Parts: sequence; structure tokens; C-alpha cells
Amino acid sequence: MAEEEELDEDDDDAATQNAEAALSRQSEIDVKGGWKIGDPVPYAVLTKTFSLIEATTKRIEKTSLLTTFFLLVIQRSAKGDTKSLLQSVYLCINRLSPDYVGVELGIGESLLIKAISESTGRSLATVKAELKKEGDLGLVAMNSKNSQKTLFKPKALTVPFVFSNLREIALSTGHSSQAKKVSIITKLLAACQDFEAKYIVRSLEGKLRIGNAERTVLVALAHAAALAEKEAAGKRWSKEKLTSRLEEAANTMKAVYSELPTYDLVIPALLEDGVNGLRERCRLTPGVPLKPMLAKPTKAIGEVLDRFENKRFTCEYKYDGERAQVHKLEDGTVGVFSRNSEDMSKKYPDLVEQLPHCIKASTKSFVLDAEAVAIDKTTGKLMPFQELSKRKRKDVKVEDIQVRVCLFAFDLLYLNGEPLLQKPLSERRELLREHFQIVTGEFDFAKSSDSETTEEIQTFLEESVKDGCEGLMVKMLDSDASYYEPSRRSVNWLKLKKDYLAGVGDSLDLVVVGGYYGKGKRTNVYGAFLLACFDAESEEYQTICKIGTGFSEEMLQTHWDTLRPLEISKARGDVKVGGAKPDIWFEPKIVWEVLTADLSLSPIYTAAQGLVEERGISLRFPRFIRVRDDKSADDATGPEQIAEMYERQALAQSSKGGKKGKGGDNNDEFW
Ligand SMILES: Nc1ncnc2c1ncn2[C@@H]1O[C@H](COP(=O)(O)OP(=O)(O)OP(=O)(O)O)[C@@H](O)[C@H]1O
Ligand SMILES: [Mg+2]
Ligand SMILES: [Mg+2]
Repeated sequence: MAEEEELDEDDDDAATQNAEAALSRQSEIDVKGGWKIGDPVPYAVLTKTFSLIEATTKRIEKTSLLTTFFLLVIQRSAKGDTKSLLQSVYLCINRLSPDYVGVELGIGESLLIKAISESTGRSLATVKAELKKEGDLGLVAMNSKNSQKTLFKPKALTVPFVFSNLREIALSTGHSSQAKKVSIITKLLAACQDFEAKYIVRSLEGKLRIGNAERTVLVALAHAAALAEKEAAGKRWSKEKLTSRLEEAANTMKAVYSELPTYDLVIPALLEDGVNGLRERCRLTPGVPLKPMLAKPTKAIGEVLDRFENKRFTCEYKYDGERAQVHKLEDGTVGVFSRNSEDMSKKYPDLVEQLPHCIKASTKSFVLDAEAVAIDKTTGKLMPFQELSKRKRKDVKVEDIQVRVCLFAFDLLYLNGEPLLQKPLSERRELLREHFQIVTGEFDFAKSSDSETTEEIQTFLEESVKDGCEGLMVKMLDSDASYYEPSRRSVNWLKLKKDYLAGVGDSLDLVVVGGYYGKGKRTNVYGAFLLACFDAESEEYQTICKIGTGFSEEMLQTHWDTLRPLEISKARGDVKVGGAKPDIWFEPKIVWEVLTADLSLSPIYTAAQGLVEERGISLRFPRFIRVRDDKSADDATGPEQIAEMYERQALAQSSKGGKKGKGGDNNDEFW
């Protein structure tokens, strides 16, 4: 309360105009006659917003359209109703629950074709033929609906109705689930008007393809809430004040969401306590996994020293296992989450069972950041990642387990009721060591060395590799530069892998989007594959290379078995194909880790187009390393990372023979 009103009369006009910008398009997306306060949100308003967002490539316009929509929802919700906004937000990001609850859509093409055919009376063949022409099942559904003559207007769809039906589809499993899904989809499609069929089908497929990155949604949500508060209070703000309020709101929202990534809690807090109350109410909470902090690759020890010059840093073993965020709640509940916030308790029942052994009595609740690593049951030696990924992801029984899993903890993010994110790593590490204890073969602290010279680091690196690790993680120890940065790929964490020493560079995680039939001995399998990176900003897959080496006969058979069910007749609309011509396309789903000798500009592939040059970037001599089943297609390497790798490589080449060891982002001095 008691906010100062800094109203500058001269700017009055501009201020009103600015606020009006978000309000001015309300009538454009509203339904005829509007919707009354307390009515359910009409699905037509949401899909009209989607269609306008899809029609523009400008990020600012996308954000402002979404702001307009959220503002309408807030203003027309009955007092105390937080569900309308919550469900609207979920539909905007095409999710039905927080990530860690894992209610997901991703209905296969054939099922959708069946439902479209049933609800529009067109034959399967017609629908398939049209899909081949359009490449977008959503569009096909919409066209099919619009060409259909209807005798009476169906009852208008609402957001809560669509949301609950999508949830029912996502949650139905078992024998008769296929028939049930088709029947719900058919019913939904029958009620669709205008754009609705297009977006319902895309939602069902699992991708909206309107370029609504999560960041856009967060900013729009913050802006809408701030504007709603201002409107409700009848305040008039100067342009400066409005701008700074909106910026502040967006920053708060982003910070809060990275600590507590669940709209289920953030949205009610936002509506009840307002933007200003968010930080207080929404803090890191055991049970809600946060997106892990990520590291930047480096090519040489020299680069590490350049970056951390005169700063205190630590080197830790980089274990080759799977990221595990371990939570313990005050009530004793334990949760293990993957880097994608998937609940891994089912995959690691042994970890859950072992956990109590390493917790000291003084430790009541916590969030640990750690790596789960496979170890040999008898020798206690570290084993490679593959040993762990052989495990089923669900229903693993403790008595069936062959490979043991040992947890190597490297960070403590929460302890006994207190978030620690904004404490220096040195302090977090101290607390970690104080509140947990080593249990041989079950729990240990990541091995570390705070050494500073090239020689010491080199020795530690070699030691780590000898002990079965991938290399080192080098981390800032003190000051705010060492705070934990959720979801950020930070320069305060550097990875130094043994691969880099051979000059190869970091590996990439790429999505398999196409296949080429084999020749000769390989005629019964795919002989080569088309790979793509994923641009989270535009939500599209960008092709990057064809890969055909590094596969054994046995592997090709396995790939055939996993990819065959994902075959589709045409590239999906969200695959930016360029000049690639595979024999067959796949649903983008499977992620492979790939090494490359070199990156080059390419007239054929579309990866990172426009970032370095008009042309895209492709991989030369790519080599398959392993399947990354801990990553989903959305977690594949992004175009910015690829552009960065390309630029670092160019830099390294141009400095050959000249000053050596310089690299990284600080390349200004070269030009
Ligand atoms: N001491 C450690 N500190 C932090 N991370 C560690 C440590 N030891 C092992 N790791 C693992 O290393 C990962 C980061 O490097 P890696 O190259 O393996 O990333 P990735 O899983 O391929 O993802 P990306 O390439 O997107 O960063 C972390 O996510 C974590 O799983
Ligand atoms: Mg790893
Ligand atoms: Mg990697």
C-alpha cells in the first residue's frame, strides 16, 4: 500500500496510450457480445488470440497479445476464481499440469486422423491425402470442419471444458483407452468453430506451434497482473512509472518461477497477493523441482584460468551419470527428479531406500543437487552412464537391481526450511558437508580440489578421467557470482571434458527427424538419419546434418525398432526442413548425443540460420555416441549454442599460430 503516485501531467497522454496498447486489442479477441464476469472463458477467445500470435513473428506483439488475453481473463473472473487464469495459462503453453506431475499429451497421428474422419464424415483416405498436402493436421481438421455443412450451431466450447477433456484424454490408459480417446476427441471436434479445431488438434499432438515460448507467457502474465491491479485501483501512472512497473513485474515473475516452477502455486499467489507479494509467498519449496543450473563448455584449462582470473574457484569431478535433484520434505516424503523435473522415484527405488543413511539427525528438509552414477556392486568402481540407462524408467524392483547407484552430491539448495540459492557456493558446500554423511557405495560428496595452477588442474583432470569421470566442472566459489542460478547455462560453471582435449568440442544432443533407407546389407533398417536442433524461441526443429556413421548392425536394428512406430508421411509443420530430403520422416521425439569434428556453414540445413549468417550451420563428420533418454526433444541443443560453437571454432582457427588459448565470448579484441 501507500504507493506514491508520481503522475507527471505532461506525460499523461503517453502513459494512457501505453496502458491502452495492451487494452486496445481486447475487442479484437473478445467474442461477439463479450463474455460476462464470472462466465467461463470462451475457448474461441483463446484460439482467436492464438491465431493472431501465430500470424506475427514479432516477439513484442506476441507478448502484448497474450497480455491482452490474460488481462481479459483476470478482469472477467469472479472474485476468488484463480482457476480460469490457471487453465488459460496451461492451454497457452500446452500443458495440463506442472512438469513434475507429468500429465502429457502427444496423441499419435493415426488416432487423430481417425477422430477427424469420424467427426467430419470425411474418409480416412481423404484426410490422409490432405495431410500429405498441408503437413499440418490442425489445419486439415479446421478445413474439414469448415467445409462441413452443419444444421445448427453447436454449444460454444469453454476453456474449462476443453481443459478437463484434454486431461481426461491424457490420463486414460489401459485396454479400452484408444476407443475412449477417439470418442472424446470426436466429441470435442464436433463442437469446434472457426480456429478451434486447428488448435485442439495441435494441442493433442503436443505442440501448439505458435511460437509461445515460456518466457513470453511469464512476461505477459506479469504485465497483465500489474495492469489489472492498476486498472482496479483506478491509478494513473506516468509513462516512466508504467514502464518500470511492468519491467519490475516481469523480473519478479521470472525470478519467482525459476525458484518455484509451478503455476498451480504461482497463479493463485499472483491473484491473491499481487505481483508485490509474489517473492514473499513463492519460494523454493521441497517437493517442487526447480530447473537445474547448467554449465558452459570450455576448450582448455587456459580458458578456465582466463575466466576465473583472481577469483576463487573449485574443480569438481564431472561424474558421468544422470542428474538427480533429491528433495526431502518436513513430513519425511522423498522425491528424486531428473533434469527435466520428471519424477524418478520409480526408476531409483534403491536410491530412495538408501537415502535415510546419509542424512544426519539435524537435517529435516532439504533439496540436494547431485549426480546418480552406476557403480559396480562388488568393486565399487564407477561405471558409464549406459549402465544406468539400461534401467526401465518405471516399476523397478529393488531385488532385480544389478547395478548399484551411488549419489554424488555437489550442491545444497535448501536446508531445514531455508532456501540457499542466494548464498555463495563455499557456504552451500560447507552446509552440505555438515548435514550429510558419506556412506560407502551409496552416498558421497563430489570429489573436489580448490587448486589454482594449470599443472594442478591438469593433474586433477587426468585423475578424474582415470576414475571413470568425464572431466571436471569448474565453479566460482565466492560472491554473488557463485549463487545458484536455476535453469541458467551459466559462465560461473564451466565444464572441462576429456573430449575437448582432443580438440573436438562439446557434444550436441539432437533430435532424429528423418530416416534414409539402408543399402546393401542394411536394406531392412534405416542406414542414415536426419538430425535437428530445437529452437525453444520459435518452437521449431532446425535440420543440422545427416548421420550414417558410428552405428553397429545391432544398433541400427534397435534404432529401427524405436523409430519405426514414429514414422510419419510428411515432415511435421514445426520442422524447418531446408534442402534435406530423407526417405521418411519421424515424429520428433528421440534424442541422440552426437560428436562432430567440425561445424560449417551450409546451404542445405537450417540450424541457427540468421544467427551467424543467412546460411545455416551443419555438422561435418558427425558421430553417434548414445541415446539420451533423459532428454526430451525440447531439451535438445539450441541454435544459440550451435552458433556459439561455430564462432568459437572460427575464433580458434583464426588465432592459430597467433595468441593461443583465447576463446569464449570475449572476442571483441579480435575485430
Ligand atoms: N560436479 C558436478 N557438478 C555439476 N554437474 C555435474 C557434476 N558432475 C556431473 N555433473 C553432470 O554434468 C552435467 C552437465 O554437463 P553435460 O555436458 O553432461 O551436460 P548434458 O547433460 O549433456 O547437458 P548439456 O549438454 O545440455 O549441458 C550436469 O547436468 C550433471 O548431470
Ligand atoms: Mg552427463
Ligand atoms: Mg552435453
